[in-house]
Amino acid sequence: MSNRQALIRNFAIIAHIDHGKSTLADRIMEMTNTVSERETEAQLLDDLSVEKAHGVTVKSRTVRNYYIDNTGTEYQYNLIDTPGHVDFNYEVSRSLSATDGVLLLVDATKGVQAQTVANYRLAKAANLVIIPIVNKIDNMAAEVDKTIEELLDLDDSFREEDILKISAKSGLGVDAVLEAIRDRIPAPAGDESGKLKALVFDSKFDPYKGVIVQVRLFDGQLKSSDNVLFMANSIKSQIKEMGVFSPLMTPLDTLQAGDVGFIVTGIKDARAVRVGDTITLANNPVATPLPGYEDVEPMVYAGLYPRGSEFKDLKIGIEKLGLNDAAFQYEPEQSEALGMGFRGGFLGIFHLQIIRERLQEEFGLDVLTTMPNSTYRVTVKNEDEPLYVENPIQFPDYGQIVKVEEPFMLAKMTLPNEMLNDIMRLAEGRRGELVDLATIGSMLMVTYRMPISEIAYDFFNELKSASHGFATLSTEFDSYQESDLVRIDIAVDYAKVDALTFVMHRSKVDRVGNEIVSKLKDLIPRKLQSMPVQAIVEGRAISRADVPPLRKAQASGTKVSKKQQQLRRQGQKKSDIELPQAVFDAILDMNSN
Ligand SMILES: Nc1nc2c(ncn2[C@@H]2O[C@H](COP(=O)(O)OP(=O)(O)OP(=O)(O)O)[C@@H](O)[C@H]2O)c(=O)[nH]1
Repeated sequence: MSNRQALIRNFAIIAHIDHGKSTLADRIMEMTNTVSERETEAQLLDDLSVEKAHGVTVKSRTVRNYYIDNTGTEYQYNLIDTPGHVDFNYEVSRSLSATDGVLLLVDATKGVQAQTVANYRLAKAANLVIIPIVNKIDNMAAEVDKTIEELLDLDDSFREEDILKISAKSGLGVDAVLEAIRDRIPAPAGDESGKLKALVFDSKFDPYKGVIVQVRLFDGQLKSSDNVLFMANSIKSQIKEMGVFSPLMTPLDTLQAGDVGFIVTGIKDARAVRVGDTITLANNPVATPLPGYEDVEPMVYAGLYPRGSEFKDLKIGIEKLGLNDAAFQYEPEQSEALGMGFRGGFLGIFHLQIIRERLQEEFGLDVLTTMPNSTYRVTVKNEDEPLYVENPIQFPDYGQIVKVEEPFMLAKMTLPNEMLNDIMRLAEGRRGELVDLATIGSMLMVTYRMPISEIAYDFFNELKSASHGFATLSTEFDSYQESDLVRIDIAVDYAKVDALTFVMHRSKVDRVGNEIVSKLKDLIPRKLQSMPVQAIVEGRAISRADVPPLRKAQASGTKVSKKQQQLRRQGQKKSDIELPQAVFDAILDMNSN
């Protein structure tokens, strides 16, 4: 380790949502004079307006701070911000791989929660030094001793005297945090004179500057005049600009082993650069890249269709968002009922919601989203390879199916003891299978294996309301498992409406079928004639209700002839009804109960 490196610390703050991560980050930037107190009022790390609305950090950003300790020595503190919501766990692992240690922050009014445990495990798995911190000790409701007990329970290598107690809000105890970062987190130890090896841990697309990556240099050094090679796709690029966020972009001529910084590449295709990739020098490359990350797979899919705007405008909006958010995948699709649109792949319902809001806020686009679904793995007769179905409309005919599997997650929930029965009922109503039950302090940690589809339909909110806000959730992929899933088609006036097709477990089909047709009969715009709404499963109508006709006074068109009615009944005709968003919301509601 060089003298220069001895003065660098790369760390992140990990915490359950709302436990005070952004507040502590602000305090650290303020106490190291990176920003003034007035500036932190705007919570600089949360810079997207959607993040403001949801009060969560979606995109990570790294900030370089300079800390001068009590001996007058100046350290470089690179603080890497991590996202806090379950849907964004993969981004946490990414940011962690650029650090050498973490601050594990726990709100003393809430104690250790599901995401505290999940994040702790990610840090442990990455072999990072963990500094446990109890936050919000100024709050009247703080239970400091209980929270310390829970932390000791979480990791028996923690010692009570090492747990820091702070108020990120007032700054009380934050001095000790700054000292602990210096004393406990190791300085980086890369070879400054070796060949360049830098990890891309974040990537962002800027329409003017091209792809901007955030990197951690493990070995070697980088000059702003260098030509770099992105090893995964063998793409070469001249560096346009490089430097650090402090917190605004600050240009630098050199970055060296141990440093964290950004590079503006000028590469115009965001998909060419992968997070987890290794950067080396084009004219003096290393032989082997750093171990990368696994690709992120979408968990849920939904159709996105323009409403009151043109398909081409939606296309522009979606492509731009796709450049910025590699976890958001999409491809064009055509629906008979809704016209041209896209099938989007998302990390979860929350991610879907964010994309929808960003389309609205950043591009002024009103978007209709269809019912979300997960991937289904279907084995069909006379085929060796199973089909991966991402759109219910492609779910094979029941006569062809040998077996259907769907992805299952492990859902880890922490909750107070007395809520166990309610939560078990909720999880079991969603086809959950209990796999583990453990205690952390006074809380229970319950693990269920559950289909993604059941978690995706608003399970998080249900869990919150069933537990009066006390229970928390973290999820991870488990495996594909066989499920008795069937396809439900909805026909209005004897014409199937493709956009309303969905897949669900057989045990729920009768109930949901009945509820859906009775809701749809009120939501589908009326016509001159009455129209039957049917739910069809395996070739059979399992329920039916009729949309009443418009009353004469409301009717403006001409009457439908007997002949036309007859044609409709015989027919494989196209549906021409208009589908309001409420129709899709009603189906989603029913699936989630
Ligand atoms: N009383 C008190 N409140 C605090 C303290 N630290 C944070 N808060 C409050 O707790 C709430 C959540 O704090 P944030 O810093 O936004 O939490 P976060 O963990 O960054 O949240 P996400 O980015 O959404 O994960 C805010 O209302 C803060 O003002 C503290 O030390 N004492």
